Amino acid sequence: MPLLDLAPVVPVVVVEDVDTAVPMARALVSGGLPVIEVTLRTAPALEAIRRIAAEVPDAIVGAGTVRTPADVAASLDAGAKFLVSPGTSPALVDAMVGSEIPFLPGVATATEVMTLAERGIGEMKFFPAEPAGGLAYLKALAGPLPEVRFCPTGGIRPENAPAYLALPNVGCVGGTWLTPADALASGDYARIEKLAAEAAALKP
Ligand SMILES: O=C(O)C(=O)C[C@H](O)[C@H](O)COP(=O)(O)O
Repeated sequence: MPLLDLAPVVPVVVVEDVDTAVPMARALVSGGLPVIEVTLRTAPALEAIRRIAAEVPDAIVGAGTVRTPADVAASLDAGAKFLVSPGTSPALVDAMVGSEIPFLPGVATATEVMTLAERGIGEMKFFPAEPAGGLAYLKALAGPLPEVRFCPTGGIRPENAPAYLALPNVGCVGGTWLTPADALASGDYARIEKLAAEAAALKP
């Protein structure tokens, strides 16, 4: 099944303490969100991916903030099941294609979408969704480029997620709201599970 169709919401998580990774992933899966993007923004990120991949079999854990071919290699080595980037460069796209796992390259313009579509890539991250034009921009892209589907991320919240999910060229949305830093710091996994359950219910 295409990556965009596995869950309506992809939690984008920033792991500061690696010991939170496994209980956090379990809470997200229990809430109904098995696809988890761990951003490579923090030092423990790769170890977090490694632990989730090893210890939470029902999670589909991937790497976010993938910026370079070296990030692709490190993510694969950690056991990432998919890759997400905030933007694209030719070298990064080559490495993502070569990874042989699903990936969502970041785009924000029609030209970027067309450049990737030319290579047969049909699933992308629309980032930063709200600042880059939001719903109106995605609706406009569906006219000339109806076959390309997106995971909008950046400024998505429970309030605006349903409108994005209703667009025919949106498969899922991503966001950080599922794993608030204070909930992770205090070990409040029940709150994370509740946020995940609410998000999982956003699209049948
Ligand atoms: O780290 C990355 O790879 C990113 O591309 C950035 C994240 O997707 C956004 O930071 C989402 O953040 P929120 O707007 O809080 O949901």
